[in-house]
Amino acid sequence: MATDFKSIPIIDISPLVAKCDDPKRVQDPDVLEVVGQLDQACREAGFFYVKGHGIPDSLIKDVKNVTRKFFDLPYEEKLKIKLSAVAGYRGYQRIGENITKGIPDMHEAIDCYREITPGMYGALGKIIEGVNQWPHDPPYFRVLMEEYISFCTDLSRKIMRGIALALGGSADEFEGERAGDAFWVLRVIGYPVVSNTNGQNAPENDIGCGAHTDYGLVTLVNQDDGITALQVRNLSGEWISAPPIPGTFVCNIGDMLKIWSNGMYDSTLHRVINTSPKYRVCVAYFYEPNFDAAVEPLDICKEKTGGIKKFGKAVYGEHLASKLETNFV
Ligand SMILES: N=C(N)NCCCC[C@H](N)C(=O)O
Ligand SMILES: O=C(O)CCC(=O)C(=O)O
Ligand SMILES: [Fe+2]
Repeated sequence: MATDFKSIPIIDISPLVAKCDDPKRVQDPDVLEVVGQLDQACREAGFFYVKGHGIPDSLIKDVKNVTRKFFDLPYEEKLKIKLSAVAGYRGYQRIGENITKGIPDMHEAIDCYREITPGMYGALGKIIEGVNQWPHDPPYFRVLMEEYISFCTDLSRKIMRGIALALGGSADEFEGERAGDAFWVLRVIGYPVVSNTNGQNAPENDIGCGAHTDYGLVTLVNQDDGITALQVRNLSGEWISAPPIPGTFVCNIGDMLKIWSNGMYDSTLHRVINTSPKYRVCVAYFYEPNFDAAVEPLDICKEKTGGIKKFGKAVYGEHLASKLETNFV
């Protein structure tokens, strides 16, 4: 559980980005400072902004622009890449098709997943087998998103090296069999304008995305400029806004990191309510463990939290499958 945080901290991770692969990083005071800030943010909120991340601002803007262009297309055009179970849950979902805790979400989206070859994970991977369904319009959509995914994967790996140090482990704790072949998810999302004007008391059918936790390790949220819609729940149950801050990503912890850290870090509940008079776009990148990773509390974390494992073993692919099976109408 998070604490009663009232705002979400901003961390300049540039020293970590520059030096996380340098063997002398643990003697570097700037890297250690970042590691300390990550530890505090992960314990207190499970959410933080990252700046100094090194991803070109032009690319961050372009992916939002191309997202807006896609959602502007007529519905029939978007349906050409319709998500379905046979397509491995990849593709376009209309407004209200995604469901959170039984309630339809007021968003439309394209879901993309790391591609896997048929049979790669046997029966475990069957549910997600398929190729991504990219729109043909705008024509550069795929190239741009693939470039973006590659930057996000690289950055997430660096953040996880910092988090590994923050947990008291070695920098490569989340590499190899754990997340050395990280499964990624990209959600290209659009939130229509809703009628309600009071975000605190929005009726159910005004919620862009209902309260949920993310599934994996860390998420990088690239949100629309000028619209405050993302809200994060603190320990007392207050919803704390995470307004867009130019040049930053909102970064948050997923369910698998909660298990690996034995609850030292938690996956914090969050939701989206777009009460602005403008259609809101968001591109969320999820960095997740290896698809077949067996996840259980790390010994170093168990020792730091009273010596008892708070969670049993989970398999990431099974966790994702259980979500996919209940996420759609
Ligand atoms: N891959 C992630 N995290 N997707 C976020 C979607 C959250 C909403 C989903 N219906 C749910 O209930 O989980
Ligand atoms: O739209 C946002 O700001 C966040 C979306 C989100 O939480 C998700 O897709 O998991
Ligand atoms: Fe989320």
